[in-house]
Amino acid sequence: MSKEASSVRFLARNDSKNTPTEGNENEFENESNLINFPPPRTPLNAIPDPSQYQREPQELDFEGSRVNRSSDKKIEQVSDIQLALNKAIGNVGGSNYATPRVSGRGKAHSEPNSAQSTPARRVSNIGASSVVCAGLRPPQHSGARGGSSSRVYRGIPLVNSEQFIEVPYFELVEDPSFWKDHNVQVLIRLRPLSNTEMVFQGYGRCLRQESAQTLAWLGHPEIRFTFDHIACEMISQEELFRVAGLPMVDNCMSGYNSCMFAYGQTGSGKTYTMMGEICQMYGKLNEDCGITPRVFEYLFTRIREEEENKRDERLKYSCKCSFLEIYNEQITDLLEPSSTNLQLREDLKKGVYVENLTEHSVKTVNDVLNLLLQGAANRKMAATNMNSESSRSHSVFTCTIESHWEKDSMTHLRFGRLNLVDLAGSERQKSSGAEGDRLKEAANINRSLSTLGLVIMSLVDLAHGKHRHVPYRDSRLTFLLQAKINEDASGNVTALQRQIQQLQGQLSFLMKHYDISRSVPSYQQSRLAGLSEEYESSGERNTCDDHNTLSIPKRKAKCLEASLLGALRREKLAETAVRRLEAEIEQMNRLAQQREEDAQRAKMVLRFREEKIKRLELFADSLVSADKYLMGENNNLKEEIQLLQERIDRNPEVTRFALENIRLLDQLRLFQEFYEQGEREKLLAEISELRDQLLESLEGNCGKHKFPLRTEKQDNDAVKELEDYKNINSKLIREVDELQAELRKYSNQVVTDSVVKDLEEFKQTDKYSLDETISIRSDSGDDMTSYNQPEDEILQNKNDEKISDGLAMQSSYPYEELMLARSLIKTMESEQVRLIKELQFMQKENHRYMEILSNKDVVDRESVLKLESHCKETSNLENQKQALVMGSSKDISTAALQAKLD
Ligand SMILES: Nc1ncnc2c1ncn2[C@@H]1O[C@H](COP(=O)(O)OP(=O)(O)OP(=O)(O)O)[C@@H](O)[C@H]1O
Repeated sequence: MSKEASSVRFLARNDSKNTPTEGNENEFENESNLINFPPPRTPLNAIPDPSQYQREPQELDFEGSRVNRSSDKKIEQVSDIQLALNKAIGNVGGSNYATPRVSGRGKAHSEPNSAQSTPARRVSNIGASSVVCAGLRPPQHSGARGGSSSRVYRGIPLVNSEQFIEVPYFELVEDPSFWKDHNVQVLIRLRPLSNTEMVFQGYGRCLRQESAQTLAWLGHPEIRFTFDHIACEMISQEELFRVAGLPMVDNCMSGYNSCMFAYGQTGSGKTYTMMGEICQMYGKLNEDCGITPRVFEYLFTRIREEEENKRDERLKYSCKCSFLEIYNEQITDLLEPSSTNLQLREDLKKGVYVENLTEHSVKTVNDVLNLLLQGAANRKMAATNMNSESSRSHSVFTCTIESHWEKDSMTHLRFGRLNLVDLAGSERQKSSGAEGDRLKEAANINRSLSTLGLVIMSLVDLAHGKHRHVPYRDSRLTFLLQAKINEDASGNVTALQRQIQQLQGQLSFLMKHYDISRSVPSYQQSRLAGLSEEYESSGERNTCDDHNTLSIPKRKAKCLEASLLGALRREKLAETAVRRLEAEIEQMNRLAQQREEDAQRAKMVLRFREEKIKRLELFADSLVSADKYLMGENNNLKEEIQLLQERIDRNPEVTRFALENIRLLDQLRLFQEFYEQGEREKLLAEISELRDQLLESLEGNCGKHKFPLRTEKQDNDAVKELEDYKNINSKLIREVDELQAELRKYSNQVVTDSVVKDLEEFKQTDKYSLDETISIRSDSGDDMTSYNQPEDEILQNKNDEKISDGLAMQSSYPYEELMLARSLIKTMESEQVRLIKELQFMQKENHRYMEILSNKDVVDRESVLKLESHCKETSNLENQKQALVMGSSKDISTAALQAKLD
């Protein structure tokens, strides 16, 4: 007539003074049952009507505090619930103990049921069924989480076929994601009645499972309790593992610590659940083997998969196991039984550990099974009234799973620890019949279990923001299984580490950025060198401020040079700053580490104080002799002094001040450099240069709307003027050509040649003057145009190029707009002056030619006159000759002489 259950966790507060000898184990015993069925083991269902303890409906929260109604009965109720829990026959728990936090789901309370709503019992014959209660929260709707569980009456035949009892079946829901959100969970396992129980106590049950999460205790009034999971008695070992064990393995492989412990009354099935039948048949695990071997079977499968999947990263796992028992508050290595009375030690890095405990490397599930068998054989067992093979100790099987892999040319290391704990069963002396050694064992078992309960309750309170002392040190078990103890300090450290990580991320980003920019200067430098050379070769050494004397590209090059030099210098400074930041991060890392260590030391000092209080209490109760007390005190003080000395030596505040000092010195050095090495002057020069550029740019922007119009107009005027001049020029040349032709007609050869020569000279001069104009323009950086190009075209092209250049520059260097326009105007003006000069020159030349031409007329006239006189002279001479001939020879005919004259 018993019903066995298992749960993950205590759900109610225990009275710390409860000891097994006080016989509170079966306080609700149903006398009639006991009388009718003297059991070989105390009937666990023999729970009396709870109404005698609970006169009014109750609602209890997780901590066991009654939420409602009669506050005066709160403590009593808490105690009642614990008693009921102690009657629970087996509790299997799982938690990620690194975070002793209670999830929302864990918060639970019971609720009495009304008589009307109590379903008819399905018990067959004998009295009231027993109820095991745990988990205190309002019952949820029937059906499993997410409505996926089903209630199936499979009708379990219980040995005696005449006594057929229908037991409801609820599926155990596999939901690994649920474990992710709820890192502490409670699972109750109900075990079937044993043959002996059925024979001696019948088939009645004190519990009725109503859903995948709700159990009702069939007392008066009925009380319901809700848990994260309830495994009904038909749930197999395999199914249980899939819900409770499997997610823990995944959790551990991800680097989180996990802990599963089985809690419950003696004989309730803890060892069966955790270990089961350990033997391997035909390479497969026995169907009845418990969670532990299955966990390792799955673990090694997962390891193989992971290593295969991440072969690129060279992922490798290694597992080490240890197996110990805590018996009468003494720790024994179950894998090295000669190692008894092992001591618990604390290490800043490792946390709490058992000194000299052997660790065995395991690679296959067989290795683990061998260790489990070896350890189980060494475990203290004894027969009691309640269990022929009762475990008299707590056993802790620990596996440390370490993994390392390579990624981003870094080796990553991660480890998680899995603790599988099979607790000794709580028992009542009256029920178990323990005497002598058994009694002492039972006292220790119950004391440590009660401490475990208190520790968990304190952790729950802490998680709810209440200030609680967590009595880890009150038992070896809790001391060994404690979670990180410095949640608050570790919180700070975690925050600091996160900050450091962020800074490192920023730094690597900057470094990346910096690497890119570092490649730019080499390009810039060569460009800069080119520009500088160009500038040097031009022979101009004016500063870039001298805008009037430097052409735009050169000025641009000069400014660019100055800016680049400034940028390079600043980059160097940034490089130094980055290096300094790196060093600072490293120091901060060290400081964070030191703070963590300091927090650990502070915690340890607190522990020393706790121990001292404990020793004083024992001393006061005269349980410890004065000598022993003083010896203990002495040792403790020595350790404390050593710790305090370490705290002084490695005080993080000292490091912080040292860091601050270094930082200030650095700053001082920077300031000194700033003043002494002319950094200030350089910066001031840069600032003034930038200011000038800004002013120019502003000036350019202010005149933006007037200036382009004026430039265009001037440009057009200049072009027009040029056209006019060109026309005049060509007209003049034409006229000169015409004159030359005329002259040729009338002048003699000598004079004509000289005039032609002069004209040629004039033409050449004219041509040179045009060329000169063009070359002056080309000085402004334009491409040279061929001399053969028609002049009109040249001028038009130049003009277009200047305008387009100006526009291009305007878009890329708006601040140069004004200067460009100014320069264009200047060029135009100088061209205008030059053309006027040319015109004047041509006019002068024209005059000269006119003069020459007029002179020619004179010369011509003179020549004509000379010719006439010459002719006259010639005729005179002819006349004289004729007269002579007439006078000397009458033979010369007059006709012949006339012909000669003609
Ligand atoms: N789910 C179950 N199905 C079948 N048999 C079970 C189940 N749970 C427990 N048993 C049987 O009940 C008996 C007691 O179980 P077990 O020894 O595991 O109890 P325990 O809680 O470890 O007790 P103790 O605290 O005294 O060591 C064993 O014979 C075991 O085989």
